[in-house]
Amino acid sequence: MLKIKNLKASVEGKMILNGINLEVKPGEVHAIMGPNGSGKSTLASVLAGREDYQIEGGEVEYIGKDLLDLSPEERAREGVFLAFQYPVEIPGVSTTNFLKAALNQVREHHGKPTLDAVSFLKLMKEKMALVEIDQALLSRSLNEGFSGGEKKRNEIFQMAMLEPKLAILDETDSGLDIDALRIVANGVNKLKTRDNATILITHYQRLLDYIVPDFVHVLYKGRIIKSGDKSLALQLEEKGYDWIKEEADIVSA
Ligand SMILES: Nc1ncnc2c1ncn2[C@@H]1O[C@H](COP(=O)(O)OP(=O)(O)OP(=O)(O)O)[C@@H](O)[C@H]1O
Repeated sequence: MLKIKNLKASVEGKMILNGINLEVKPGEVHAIMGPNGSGKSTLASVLAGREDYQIEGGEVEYIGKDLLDLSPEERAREGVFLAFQYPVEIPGVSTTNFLKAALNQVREHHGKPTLDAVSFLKLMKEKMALVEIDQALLSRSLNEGFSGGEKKRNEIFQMAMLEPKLAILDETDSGLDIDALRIVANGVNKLKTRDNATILITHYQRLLDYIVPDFVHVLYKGRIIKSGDKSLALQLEEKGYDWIKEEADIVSA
């Protein structure tokens, strides 16, 4: 589904990604961990097509297409979904209207008829139950005045509505209380199919108790310096990052 080869990217002249290699197959969940400032959110933003980042080299193939050649809108229509670390507020646009527009654009792009109001509401009800989101939130302006946890839950609700092929969740667990964490994780698990994939950026192995990853990668100084299975996250929880950083620094020296 996704093949990233030697991806390099900078922002404001500063190199952030220094050669990322990663392959994600349908049905897989990949967790990306790493110290603060190592480039995790930058990787997510570059994949989603955020324009402040400059691609300095490498390739990204997504479902057989050159992802870097597609606009952010085209990427979204092709099923790339980014749940933001800091979800943006859009005053004056209700979550419901925002989602109706987004969903119908995706459907049109794939040659499907747009949903009428009744079918849209039925779908919304079904997906609301999945992430146990309060209906009152959905008639409010998107994310405006939402608590941190409500914003994160709303991101997963949007994901449930749009059913992306590749979901990138950037620290979706931050700011969630214990119950919300479980609800959000259950939502993500229920949305998993053999045809879609998830990249999960997180600092805490706790989330990975709920959403079990097939692979865990450690990003440091813009490179993946170690990959493993879920046990790697447990090791990190126990030992921190210093041992891996030392290994990586010796190799690069
Ligand atoms: N728009 C920007 N302008 C300047 N520097 C930036 C910008 N975006 C990212 N950076 C820098 O790039 C580096 C990587 O940031 P990024 O947010 O990708 O790290 P991260 O691994 O997600 O960190 P955290 O775990 O703290 O969320 C940081 O040093 C950050 O300050």
